[in-house]
Amino acid sequence: MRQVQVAGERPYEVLIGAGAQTRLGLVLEGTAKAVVVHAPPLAAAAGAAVETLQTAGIAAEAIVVPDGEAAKTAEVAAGAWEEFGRLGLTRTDAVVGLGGGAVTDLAGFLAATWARGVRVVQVPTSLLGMVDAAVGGKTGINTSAGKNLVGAFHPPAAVLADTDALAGLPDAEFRSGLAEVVKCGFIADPEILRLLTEDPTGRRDTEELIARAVQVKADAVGQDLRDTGVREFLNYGHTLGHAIERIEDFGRRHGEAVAVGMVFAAELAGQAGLLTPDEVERHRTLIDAMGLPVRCAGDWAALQAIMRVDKKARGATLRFVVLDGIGNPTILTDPDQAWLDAAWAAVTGGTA
Ligand SMILES: NC(=O)c1ccc[n+]([C@@H]2O[C@H](COP(=O)([O-])OP(=O)(O)OC[C@H]3O[C@@H](n4cnc5c(N)ncnc54)[C@H](O)[C@@H]3O)[C@@H](O)[C@H]2O)c1
Ligand SMILES: O=C(O)C(=O)C[C@@H](O)[C@H](O)[C@H](O)COP(=O)(O)O
Ligand SMILES: [Zn+2]
Repeated sequence: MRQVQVAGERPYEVLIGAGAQTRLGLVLEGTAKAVVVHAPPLAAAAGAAVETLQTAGIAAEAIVVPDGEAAKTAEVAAGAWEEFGRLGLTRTDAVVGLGGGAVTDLAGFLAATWARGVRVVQVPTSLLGMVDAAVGGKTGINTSAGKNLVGAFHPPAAVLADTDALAGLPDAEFRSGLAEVVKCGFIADPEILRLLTEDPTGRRDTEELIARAVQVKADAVGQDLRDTGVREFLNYGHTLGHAIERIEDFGRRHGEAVAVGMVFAAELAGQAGLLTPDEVERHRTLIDAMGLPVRCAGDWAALQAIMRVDKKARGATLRFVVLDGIGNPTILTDPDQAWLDAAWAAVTGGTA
């Protein structure tokens, strides 16, 4: 079992490996009650989690929420709060978020808000959840104005990334998770880029890639939980990515939107003279080889309007995470309109 320590006010561990979920009883030892939040496809794993907790003497119940992005709504949160009340969940009890990133984002948000904060243990079951969503304490739901616009910083008490869960994960979801892995490679860890270049499926080195991506995330959130400095670099590819998700009504996988967003950000950095044409091309070639999208279509004016309410924006000023060389992220503020248009042309298939 690999372990990554996340620093902060209350440091915690991310356990990565086969069977990690069975540590649930141990990490919540002494807790009176726990509620396992999950979506229908993960009912069997949630049942096993409830059993593990009960064996450890913890009164555990499961509550079911809709699958995928449909879980991240105010209505679903309100329904879950009602359930917590019915179950008599108190401040010394705990929430367990078991599922993909959508469920762990929701479960974290429920834990942050219930009784003004109860512990959450995250049990991510998708690759994306393991390498990103379950780690770092960003929790939240979507609104009609945009992605993750309502939320709280609420770090988990522990993260159990049980790689056995990946056996049931559809290939397209695995690839979506790989987008966040390659993001970590581009912003901080060239070894990730090397491993993915050798095996773009990510299947040969899965555990190594998870541990490396979690380490990149832990390094950033350990220094900057509240996203005012280095943590912003984890948003590489997300400014356009989130706008695409929003404009497509959250119908596209998060990692797929981020993949196009990274190619866009690379093109933008190319326009700004921060990346060489080869480095821009390296993004496109690797992301494409991984089976992720490098192009998209859409209403450019509408996408730009959405990007202006991105959480990184300040006033009406657009801010993008870009690379000043591979592995060296920086913020590009208020880029020239001509650069934005050229980068957009490059991802829509036109020539920049
Ligand atoms: N909080 C953060 O820091 C952070 C970071 C990255 C992404 N996110 C959020 O995470 C969400 C995306 O997460 P995701 O990609 O996991 O999507 P998801 O949660 O929608 O899961 C994708 C699908 O895979 C299924 N699934 C999950 N695990 C499975 C398994 N082991 N076997 C079979 N099916 C399984 C789910 O039920 C769902 O249908 C987005 O809402 C994104 O905004 C948050
Ligand atoms: O943890 C972070 O910080 C990230 O930016 C990681 C992203 O991969 C993730 O999608 C996050 O939810 C985006 O945060 P947001 O603040 O832009 O909603
Ligand atoms: Zn993301």
